[in-house]
Amino acid sequence: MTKTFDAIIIGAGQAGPPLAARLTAAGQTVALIEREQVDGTCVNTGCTPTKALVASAKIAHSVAHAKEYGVSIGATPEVDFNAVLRRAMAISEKSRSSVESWLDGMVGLTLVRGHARFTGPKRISVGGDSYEADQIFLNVGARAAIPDIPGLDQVEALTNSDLFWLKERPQHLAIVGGGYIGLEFAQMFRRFGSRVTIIERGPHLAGKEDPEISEAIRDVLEAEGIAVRTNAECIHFSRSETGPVVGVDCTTGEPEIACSHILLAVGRQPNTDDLGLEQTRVESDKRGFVRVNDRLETNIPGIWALGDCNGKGAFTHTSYNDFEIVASNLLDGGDRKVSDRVMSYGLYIDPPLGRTGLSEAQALANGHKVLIGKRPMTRVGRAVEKGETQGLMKIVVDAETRAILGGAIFGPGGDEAIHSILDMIQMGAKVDALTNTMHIHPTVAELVPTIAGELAPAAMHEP
Ligand SMILES: Cc1cc2nc3c(=O)[nH]c(=O)nc-3n(C[C@H](O)[C@H](O)[C@H](O)COP(=O)(O)OP(=O)(O)OC[C@H]3O[C@@H](n4cnc5c(N)ncnc54)[C@H](O)[C@@H]3O)c2cc1C
Ligand SMILES: NC(=O)c1ccc[n+]([C@@H]2O[C@H](COP(=O)([O-])OP(=O)(O)OC[C@H]3O[C@@H](n4cnc5c(N)ncnc54)[C@H](O)[C@@H]3O)[C@@H](O)[C@H]2O)c1
Repeated sequence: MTKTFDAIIIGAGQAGPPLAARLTAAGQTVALIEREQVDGTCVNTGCTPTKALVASAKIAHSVAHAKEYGVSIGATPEVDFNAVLRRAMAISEKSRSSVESWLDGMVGLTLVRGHARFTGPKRISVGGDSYEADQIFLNVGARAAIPDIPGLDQVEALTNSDLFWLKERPQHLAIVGGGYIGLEFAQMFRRFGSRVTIIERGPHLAGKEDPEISEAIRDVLEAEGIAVRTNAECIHFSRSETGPVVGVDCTTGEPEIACSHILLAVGRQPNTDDLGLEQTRVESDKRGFVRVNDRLETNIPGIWALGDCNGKGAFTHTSYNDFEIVASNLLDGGDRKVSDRVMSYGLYIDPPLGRTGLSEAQALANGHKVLIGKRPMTRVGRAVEKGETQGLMKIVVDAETRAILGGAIFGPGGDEAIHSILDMIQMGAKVDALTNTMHIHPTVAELVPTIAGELAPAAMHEP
């Protein structure tokens, strides 16, 4: 028998549950279908447990460096790896169970457990059951991409989801991919006491950032003893008597890296390959991301795609913002669009990188004439007092219109301080408004108006 609802949401990630809450509050009947755990990637295997681990790693690092701050700690501190993982998973579980209770009490909601697949234009099967609705919302997220690297069948390559279930700390973790996931795990495992090697195919770590940011990130990681191999070509795996081996062809360095564990962190693949999309004729691109318009509707009226699966962002806040856009347009008479938001994100190594808007390279590629304001953390009082002077801050401005195009703050509190630039961009403020703002002393953000007042063509800044 087919059960009919006003709306079906596939995936209880970052957009699905709040959308279910809004739709049911508006009197609609909703089926929310989830095949694994509610709360999706962020809470179960993404942001929440990693940021909890980053916090433990920061404590380990601070204790190890306490003497530099005039603080003596008696016995040699040790990281209890299992206790660290238990703490992270407990935080994750608490968040998930609070969402479970929320969904349990939602009047008008039916939570269906199982894998959803289209069997018709607006019909979905889960197990042996069939569900229909005029409105269907896809919030199916993404998973770690597993590229076809030679020798993959000879080793046990881990993904971010597997790391939380390790029984012991890796002796030597080789990480393939120097993006967000690779870098965050690299630093935390190094701080837990593992040897770590990052193997990145491109010329830079965090390759989407401007080169001086990427280089500053590399400096921070190398200073902590992380080995970085960039321009890594012909990556392949094999197994020796002592464990896995990563073979790599780089311009410098050893051709083989013997390690204890391998982590693959080379990007994400949308969970759309097993959704039966062909039954609905919903279009997706060649990587499987569902094509949507600026209001997140697919080519099929009544079907929307939100979150990582639409390729419009790959962050928790972009998925949640997708929910806000769709809910506003459908329920509040809004006219919100994806193109209205300023793309921003954090990279949670220590110190964190906060990024908003366009990088300098992106601004130039988009045809802007740019002015840059820049300052190393060695000249930021708050960073000096904290003894955390690695990194820099930077603002990118259109030389003709004086519009703020973007910013990067790589230093203590960079993930928070960046919002002072983000909000200005969102409001369409000119850089002069930022220059005239009084910020609080002593903070890292205090220097944002200063760099906004020290604009010069990029070439005039010291390298
Ligand atoms: C290690 C790691 C760290 C991260 N850190 C951050 C961070 O610090 N900040 C940040 O903003 N982002 C971070 N992210 C990214 C963030 O986790 C994702 O962008 C976010 O979770 C995407 O949310 P979503 O709602 O699109 O999908 P998801 O949260 O992935 O939810 C999708 C849900 O759909 C379910 N599903 C899929 N297919 C089906 C189906 N056919 N039937 C039923 N259910 C299905 C899945 O089981 C899943 O629960 C991180 C990601 C990783 C992997
Ligand atoms: N702080 C955050 O917000 C955060 C943290 C973690 C993950 N995430 C999300 O998860 C997504 C995925 O993260 P990710 O790090 O897996 O992807 P990514 O796209 O950020 O980085 C992947 C890296 O792997 C490299 N690479 C690709 N194929 C390779 C190969 N065969 N060999 C060697 N290197 C290769 C790429 O050049 C790139 O530098 C991100 O896009 C992000 O949206 C966000």
